[in-house]
This record gives sequence, structure tokens and C-alpha cells, in this order.
Amino acid sequence: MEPILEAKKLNLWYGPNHALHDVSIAIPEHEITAFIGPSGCGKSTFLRTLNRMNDLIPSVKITGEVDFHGQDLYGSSVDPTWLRKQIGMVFQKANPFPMSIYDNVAYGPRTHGIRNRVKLDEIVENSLRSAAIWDEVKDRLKKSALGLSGGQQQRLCIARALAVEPEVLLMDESTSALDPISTSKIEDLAAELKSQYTVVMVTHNMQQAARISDNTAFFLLGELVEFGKTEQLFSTPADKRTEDYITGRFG
Ligand SMILES: Nc1ncnc2c1ncn2[C@@H]1O[C@H](COP(=O)(O)OP(=O)(O)OP(=O)(O)O)[C@@H](O)[C@H]1O
Repeated sequence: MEPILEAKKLNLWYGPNHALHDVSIAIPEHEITAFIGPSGCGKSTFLRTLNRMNDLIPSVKITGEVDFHGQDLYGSSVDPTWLRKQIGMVFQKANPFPMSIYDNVAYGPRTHGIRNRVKLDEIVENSLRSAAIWDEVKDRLKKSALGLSGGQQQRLCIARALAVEPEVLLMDESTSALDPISTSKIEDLAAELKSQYTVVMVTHNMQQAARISDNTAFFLLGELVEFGKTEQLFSTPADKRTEDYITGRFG
């Protein structure tokens, strides 16, 4: 099967700091891929190269390429707004807009020109259902999103990301600020979403990677050390550094 995203010899610098070294990886469609590794090894930086979020940081320089369905994301013909519609992102800390639950989810579709009320109602309901939060909020759609719990806010942010019908959902430690029950809801959700979407997640939590991902990539000091099927990487890692990390010898 063709990968949906493929990085080829990707290098990234923050000013003089060479943060990613020759990263090459092919991310399979409709699977969950997890990035693990110690703090500061470049996981989030690499995740952000997948929808060009690093473009917003002035000192960044990138070489190499990232192909999305075979087309280089960094090519001059690619519109970053279009790209971020195809490849959505959910961050570590839930960041709902200070507006109603309904308007949070309708925000993206409205930006893309959808004005029809019936259509918007349908998108809002479907997105909230997909993010497994509809039942909790259906009677308070006009209330502020800021009144939701942390776990609910994070699922709302997932609904907001899904509302523009992306193909890929990037999750940057999206459960690290949540309690175990909310975390497990979001893990279940990620597992359900993969039938329709491709999920790529950064996690600090190796158990989480082992529990829910199909593929795992281990990063160290800006290098992709090992990438493979999650079961295999955790049971028979090919690289000594991966073994040392997953057995808790450092990190
Ligand atoms: N906006 C930025 N400007 C300058 N340097 C940055 C920026 N973001 C990250 N870095 C640097 O890039 C390197 C990789 O950081 P990154 O956040 O990608 O690692 P990480 O593996 O996701 O870490 P963590 O698990 O702690 O979030 C670090 O040296 C970090 O200091």
C-alpha cells in the first residue's frame, strides 16, 4: 500500500540548532502511528513538519521533502491553508476558542465558505458524534466551550479538527494533561477514527504507544532510530538504543 505521508531525508534547523537529521519515514494510511523518545528529541518538531506548522517559526530552515499522496508538501504550489485542512492537528493543551461549543465546531467549515444552517448543524452533530462527545454536549451547544472539563475540551478540539474533514489527524501529546478516564476515552476514539482517518501521535507514554498504535517510531537526538510495527518494536527492537529506551535504561 502507498504511504499517505512520506518524509525523505528531512532536516530541520532552529537557527543554528540542527533539530532533525535526515529523517525518512513512510506513514501508512488508516493506521495509528506513534512517535516516542525522550524529551527534546524532536518528536513534536517532526510532527509539525507534516502539516508545515513550523513555517510559522521565523528561524526555521528545512531541507528534504515530505510527500502527501506523493506530492511534496513543501513545493511552491502547495497552499498551507489547504494543507492544514487535509492534515489537522490537536495539541497538548486543549485550546477551544472562547465561543460556544457549536461555533467552535462550525468555525472551520464557515471559514471554508459553508453558510447553510442545516448543513452546518449536520456537520456539527456528526463531528461531535465522531469525537464521542455529542451526548455530553447536545443540550448545551450554545453554551461556552470554556465551561467544559479538560477531557471534554480536548474531545471538542478533536471534533473541531474533524469538522473540515481532514485525511490525517496529528495529535501532539493530546492526552498528557488529562486524567486516566479522559485519556482512555481519547485512546478509544483514536482507535475508532482510524477506519476513516490516519492518526499520527506524539506520546511521552510508552504504554500508550504500545496499547493503541499500529506503528511506532523511536526518535533520539533528532534522529529516527527505528520505525516498525509496534508489537515488533516493543518485543524485538532492532537497535540497541531502542531496547535501552523501552526497557527504561534512559529517558
Ligand atoms: N520553537 C522553537 N524554537 C527553537 N527551538 C525549538 C523550538 N521548538 C523546539 N525547539 C528545539 O528543538 C529540539 C526538539 O524539540 P521538540 O519539542 O521537537 O522535542 P520533543 O521530542 O517533542 O520534546 P518533548 O517530548 O519534551 O515535547 C529541542 O532542542 C528544542 O529545544
